[in-house]
Amino acid sequence: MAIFVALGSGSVVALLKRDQLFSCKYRVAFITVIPSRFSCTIGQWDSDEPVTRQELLKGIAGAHGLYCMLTDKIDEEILQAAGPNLKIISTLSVGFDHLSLDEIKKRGIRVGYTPDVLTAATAELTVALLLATSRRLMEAVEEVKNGGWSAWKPLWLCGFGLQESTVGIVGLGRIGLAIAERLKPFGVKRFLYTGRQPRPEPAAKVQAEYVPLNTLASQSDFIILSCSFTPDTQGMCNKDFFAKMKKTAILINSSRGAVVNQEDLYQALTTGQIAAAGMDVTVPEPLPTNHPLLSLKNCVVLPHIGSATYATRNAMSVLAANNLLAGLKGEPMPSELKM
Ligand SMILES: O=CC(=O)O
Repeated sequence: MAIFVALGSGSVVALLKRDQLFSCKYRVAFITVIPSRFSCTIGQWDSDEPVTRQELLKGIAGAHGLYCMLTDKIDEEILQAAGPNLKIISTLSVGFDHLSLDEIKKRGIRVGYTPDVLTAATAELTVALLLATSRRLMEAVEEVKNGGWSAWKPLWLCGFGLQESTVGIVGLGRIGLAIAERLKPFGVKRFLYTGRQPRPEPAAKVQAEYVPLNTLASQSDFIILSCSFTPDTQGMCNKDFFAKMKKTAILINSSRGAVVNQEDLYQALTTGQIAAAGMDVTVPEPLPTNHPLLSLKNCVVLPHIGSATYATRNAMSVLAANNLLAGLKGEPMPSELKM
């Protein structure tokens, strides 16, 4: 059996060495688990940077299993290069829009992913991004540093608070619910949500009301995108959507960049159609440093760090390794994607 690990151990081991608490567990994922519990040859990309397309095409040839991450586009070309041995793909992510599922399914390949273990960290980051955007933290820090802080002034750097607000969540899945649960104690008055269908069970936990997208757009003070990227959600937040939002409303995206039409977002932010936006995800990633959105004070952009806590990345790597092993042994995976 052969495995290709499309990400380097170096960055993560080095990262964890800074905190010995996690270094053992981490090695379990990358260095010990796979060789000690399963006899196979492992080819591994060994750099902190994502594997290049060329190296991925080369490394995957003849492999039975692939361990990859969300920057690796696994499409027909890669599957062709892998050949008929490939039976398991394990991705270090909860999102799977980088995987061509139709092609994968056609070849009878099973897929493992990492839901649940990153829910709390991603929800926490989304709340942090919302607060940083609504209370203008980036601008405020900048003013302290550049001498713009001349005195305490009544309306200087005022923003919008969560108390008594209406929060609309697009996609009340695991992460959407975890976000709502964390926001509730801030005094949110009403939660609205939308999605493919009503989800009475999670909704009951935060007393969220299921509404059409248009109602959510027009009634929310904060709109949080926590949905999967699908043909239905692609470009969903476009000029029509922004036109329905309140002028004082704030958009937060921690799902996938392509859910938002960024040209339309730029227009909405510069014409005062909406108050501000906080994006942990963009198109492309990384966003070029000269991108127009980065010139705006009312737009906070983060580099896709939703799940970036030591413990979470550690848990994700262990889960992804165990998914791969279980799949290669023909056993049920701890987290297998239903296709
Ligand atoms: O975006 C992060 C993930 O899909 O895990």
